[in-house]
Amino acid sequence: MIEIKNLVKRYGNLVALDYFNLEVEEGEIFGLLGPNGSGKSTAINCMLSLLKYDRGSIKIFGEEMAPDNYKVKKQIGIVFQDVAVFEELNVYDNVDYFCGLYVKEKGKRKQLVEEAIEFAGMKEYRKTYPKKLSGGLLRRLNIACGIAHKPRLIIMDEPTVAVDPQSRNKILEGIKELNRQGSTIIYTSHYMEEVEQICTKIAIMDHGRSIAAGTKEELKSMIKTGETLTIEAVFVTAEQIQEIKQIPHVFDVEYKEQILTVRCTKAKHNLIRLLTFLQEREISFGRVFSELPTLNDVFLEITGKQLRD
Ligand SMILES: Nc1ncnc2c1ncn2[C@@H]1O[C@H](COP(=O)(O)OP(=O)(O)OP(=O)(O)O)[C@@H](O)[C@H]1O
Repeated sequence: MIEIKNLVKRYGNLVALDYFNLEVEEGEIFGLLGPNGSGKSTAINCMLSLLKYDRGSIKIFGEEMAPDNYKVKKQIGIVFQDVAVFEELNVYDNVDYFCGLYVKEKGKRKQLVEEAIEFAGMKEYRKTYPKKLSGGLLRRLNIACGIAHKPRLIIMDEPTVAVDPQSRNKILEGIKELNRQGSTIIYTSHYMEEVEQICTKIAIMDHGRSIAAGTKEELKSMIKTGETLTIEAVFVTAEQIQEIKQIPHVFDVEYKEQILTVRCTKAKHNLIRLLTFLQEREISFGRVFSELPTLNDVFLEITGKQLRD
């Protein structure tokens, strides 16, 4: 459905997209995950022909994307990070305006607008003006405006930044529902938990490149980490840390502020082995956690840094 090949975009000397590649199939909720400044918004804006790029190609629905390709643009819904609604129109009229850009027939449009308002959980606010809405409700209105015409492809650029948990859940559930109803979704975020929760495919971006892509299971199987053990331990010597590194399947040990973090490859009994070691050395410890790999581990192993600083 989307095919981006070797996209390069420079802002002056800054290379924002550096031979960026992406493939999205119909029916996916596709997460574009990357730290701030990794090039997510630039990729989206190029995809929509809102930005010119220096080289590479973008195909959407099998067609070359261009600023005047309205046939393709008509089938795309966009929800930007910054809310873009009209202050002088109430909720209903805002959604009706944006839907009207695509759907001219009044009866059909009325039904679509009603559905979008219901979908955003804003029925009781239909006559309310944007000024009176909370931040979370404004975001939901922004989404309703972007999706009312039931586009085949919906692109959302960080729709949950700085929203309250209730609206955030509503938005995430909404994205899944839109997907169930048949839309393919591209979703950018730097919140890895959200991407893990809703996306069927993920591309991880860093410095304008897609550094890994696949399902979350595929991404996790690309890395060495099978389990991360975290233990509160009051005092561990440098010598003991070296000994822990020798325990089978352990490949990385960190000890900071009385927290021992031990990364192991996938194996049975990693935790038991480590706890036995601590008991034998009479190292007193408190709470113990065992975590399966996260997308942050994928990012950490590939780039050597945390997804979130
Ligand atoms: N109009 C612009 N002019 C110059 N540099 C820009 C411009 N827009 C973005 N950049 C730079 O390009 C790089 C990629 O930015 P972009 O906004 O695409 O990243 P992002 O992953 O979407 O980040 P965020 O999560 O903060 O939105 C960053 O270094 C950014 O500072």
